[in-house]
Amino acid sequence: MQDHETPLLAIHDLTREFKRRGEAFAAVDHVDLTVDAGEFIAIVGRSGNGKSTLLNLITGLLKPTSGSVTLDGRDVASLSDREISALRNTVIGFVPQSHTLLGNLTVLDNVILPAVLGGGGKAPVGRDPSTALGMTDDDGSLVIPSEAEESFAKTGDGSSVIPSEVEEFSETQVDPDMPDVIAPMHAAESHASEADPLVDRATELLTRLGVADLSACYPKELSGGEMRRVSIARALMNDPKLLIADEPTGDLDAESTAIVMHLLRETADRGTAVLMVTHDPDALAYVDRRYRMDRGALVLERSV
Ligand SMILES: Nc1ncnc2c1ncn2[C@@H]1O[C@H](COP(=O)(O)OP(=O)(O)OP(=O)(O)O)[C@@H](O)[C@H]1O
Repeated sequence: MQDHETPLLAIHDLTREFKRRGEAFAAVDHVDLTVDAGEFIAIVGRSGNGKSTLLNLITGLLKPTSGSVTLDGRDVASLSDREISALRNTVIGFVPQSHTLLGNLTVLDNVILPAVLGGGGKAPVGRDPSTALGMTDDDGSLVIPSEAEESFAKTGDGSSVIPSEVEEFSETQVDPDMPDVIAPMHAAESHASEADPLVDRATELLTRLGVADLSACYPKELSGGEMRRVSIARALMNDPKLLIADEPTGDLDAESTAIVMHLLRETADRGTAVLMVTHDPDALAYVDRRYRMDRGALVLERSV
């Protein structure tokens, strides 16, 4: 879709207004930004200055008041819900600020899920997580629950921008007292005689993030930092063109922060554009450009 002339992400004169006590204000105010393949960009800024709103506009969860977002050659605001879901599962990898792993799937199956849904491969025999969760439409096509959709299911107007069938898989709606819909499997048993590329890829990502030993665990058994690292593995599973990470080191110690940041840098060096919102000074050492979001305006602070 993208040619050599066109940036992967092109944001032009983008504005999104909300109303506060009847008065309109611009949470994102005439923002311009272009990001090419392989660039690693950080956005910093105080709370309430429009960072999440900007990410929601890029991923199509919010519609702009004016201006445009072009991602991989497509005008995001003009896409249907289904097309946006497909874009989010194939072109974008998203690491949300909140935890959105699916509680009824093991760590390994959470990481594999986007690849199964995105058509990137065939699930190992007996362990297709999408089938187990019934994630198909009436017409048999796949319903795609991306992290972004689970994290930001509502628009600023309070209206839903995602198909209702997707929302029912939000982690917040998983009842912890319900029996698991997938029976727990021991790692050794589930991987025996499997030489599946999806399992291999998921395991490699989990290994690089230092959490492969947790593959057979369920999200409720993990710490916040462990869940964060599994979310990063899941976001990278489909080898996205654009990785968006909202505070990816938010609850990590210094050692885990370095592991995650090395992986994100390496991901950019391999050609994926990485867009990260962060408050973490340690994370900034790894990026190519740093912007500050200040009352909705995006200002370039530092370029390497
Ligand atoms: N749905 C909404 N309706 C009205 N105002 C909103 C809505 N969403 C965000 N805002 C307002 O827009 C502004 C920007 O919010 P946003 O969440 O984008 O900030 P942020 O920089 O991501 O903050 P944080 O770092 O705390 O996540 C804030 O003043 C917020 O109150």
